[in-house]
Amino acid sequence: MFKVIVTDPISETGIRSLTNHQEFEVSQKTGLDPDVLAEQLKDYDALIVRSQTQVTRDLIQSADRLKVIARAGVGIDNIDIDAATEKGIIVINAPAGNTIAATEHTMAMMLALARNIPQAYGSLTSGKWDRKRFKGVELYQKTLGVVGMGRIGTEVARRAKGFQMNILGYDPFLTEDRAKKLGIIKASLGEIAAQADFITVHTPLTPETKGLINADFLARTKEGVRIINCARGGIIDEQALVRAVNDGQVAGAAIDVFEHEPPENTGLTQNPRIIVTPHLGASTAEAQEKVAESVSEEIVAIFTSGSVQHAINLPHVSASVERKIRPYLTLSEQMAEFLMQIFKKAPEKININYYGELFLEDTGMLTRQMIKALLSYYLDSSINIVNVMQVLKAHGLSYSVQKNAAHKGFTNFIELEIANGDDHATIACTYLPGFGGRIVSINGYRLDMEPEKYLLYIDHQDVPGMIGSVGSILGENHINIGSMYVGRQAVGGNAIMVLTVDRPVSDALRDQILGIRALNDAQFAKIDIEQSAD
Ligand SMILES: NC(=O)c1ccc[n+]([C@@H]2O[C@H](COP(=O)([O-])OP(=O)(O)OC[C@H]3O[C@@H](n4cnc5c(N)ncnc54)[C@H](O)[C@@H]3O)[C@@H](O)[C@H]2O)c1
Ligand SMILES: O=C(O)CC[C@@H](O)C(=O)O
Repeated sequence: MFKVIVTDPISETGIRSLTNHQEFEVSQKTGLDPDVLAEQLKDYDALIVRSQTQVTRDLIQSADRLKVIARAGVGIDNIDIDAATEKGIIVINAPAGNTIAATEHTMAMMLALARNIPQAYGSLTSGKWDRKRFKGVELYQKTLGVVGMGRIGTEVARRAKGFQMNILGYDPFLTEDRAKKLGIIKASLGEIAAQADFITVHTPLTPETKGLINADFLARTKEGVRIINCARGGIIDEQALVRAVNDGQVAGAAIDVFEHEPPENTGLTQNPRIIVTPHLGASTAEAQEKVAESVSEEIVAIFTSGSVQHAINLPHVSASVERKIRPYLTLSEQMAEFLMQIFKKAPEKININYYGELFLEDTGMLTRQMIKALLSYYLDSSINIVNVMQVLKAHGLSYSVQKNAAHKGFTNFIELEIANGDDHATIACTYLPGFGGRIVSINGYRLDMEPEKYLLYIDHQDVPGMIGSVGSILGENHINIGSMYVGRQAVGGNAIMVLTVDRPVSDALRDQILGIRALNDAQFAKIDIEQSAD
């Protein structure tokens, strides 16, 4: 049973795939004190939050059972990603679920700002009939500067075009071609400052975007500009904005997100020219259902099949790539596990070759799986695909990856080489649809071996009676042989055999086998074959 705790309000309908799943137990506990949460979190496998819960380093460090932190939304600035990565915890979000909600909120804020709707509503509901004070401006033919042309920025630009605004877009990833297709102008931040009547920000909060809209930027804007922030508090310097509004450089602002939430800056929240909402960008029934659904389905997938779609601290794998590499995820890990047990030295060099169709795919997850298996042999079991690259780096190790379109006789072929000083070992695998995963080469010997739980690897001279001698010792010790795979380079030369056995081979028995004449090496290996490769 996997235990999931939800610590911020979330759509009940959206999390049905978790609450209805027999392998998951879901507890909803909102508003917990950080100390109480830290104590309780120790019992959970997954944590779901929105933006309120602060998932700090301290909280993460004490959560020894936690495998997944899920953000039901986009922004992950309330989660310490580095701390989660170090602890091997996958952080996921729901990147697209609230795009439309945040876009529509931005449009609502822009219109409300242009027409003074909140101020006029307040006036009328307090008994006044004042039509002069609330004369607004039109959006029609005005210039809108969009800072951050990602999902939300793009949708805002599309809708603003419907109002026949001229759009200037600024984003390091915005190409001329994409801008042209959207019918907008690719601009610099300086051009937006100089030309825009309305400016809306849609970037994440990063060290680079913190204070992006600051006193210097505001001083360069058109007098009477209107500014909207439905992205993240801190992208706009709140003090600088208040000053610019008070001295008339900025005609007004619409703010949904704050440096501190709830906001402490009353110069901002009680300013008659600044309209504010309490971080409502994502607060629609539809968006809340979508983000909850997205993270719930992904949590089920992570725990039941190991599949990850929206991880923040793992390489992104699209659904189509995931389908292609899936058969190799477990197989490549098993292959690396086996290689380490027959090599028995810490790898100083790791080299991975991908051949065939995998050449075209993003194989980052497969690389992580293999390196994780190699490192886990000597290091502790807390290594996983999330923290494996950090662990590798911390041990001063590196790896190399080559890709080759050559098929090597198989549609796909993965070869793993490890070395320590002058010693090195190689292994390779492929996946045969309908037959499953196969290890097809060990240290240069070709074979066709299905990974099994208990394996006995023997390196020997190709002399008559070798198979019989090993078989007799195992038989005398009541160890049944399931199957046998052999590979040799030349008649009478060096050869290997791998036996699948029904139970573990002890060190004493292995020593007995090592006593056989013309036998060079014998290693017993145990492979985790619990997960299916299909
Ligand atoms: N108010 C809310 O409730 C609410 C709801 C949803 C999203 N958001 C926030 O909205 C923001 C945008 O979300 P999104 O889904 O569009 O994200 P996104 O990742 O799709 O887009 C962000 C864009 O910002 C760009 N960017 C990054 N640094 C930049 C810089 N220095 N200058 C210009 N552009 C830069 C990126 O290239 C990217 O295209 C995020 O901060 C998110 O947390 C807020
Ligand atoms: O959960 C929320 O309501 C806020 C979500 C929003 O800020 C986001 O970044 O997705």
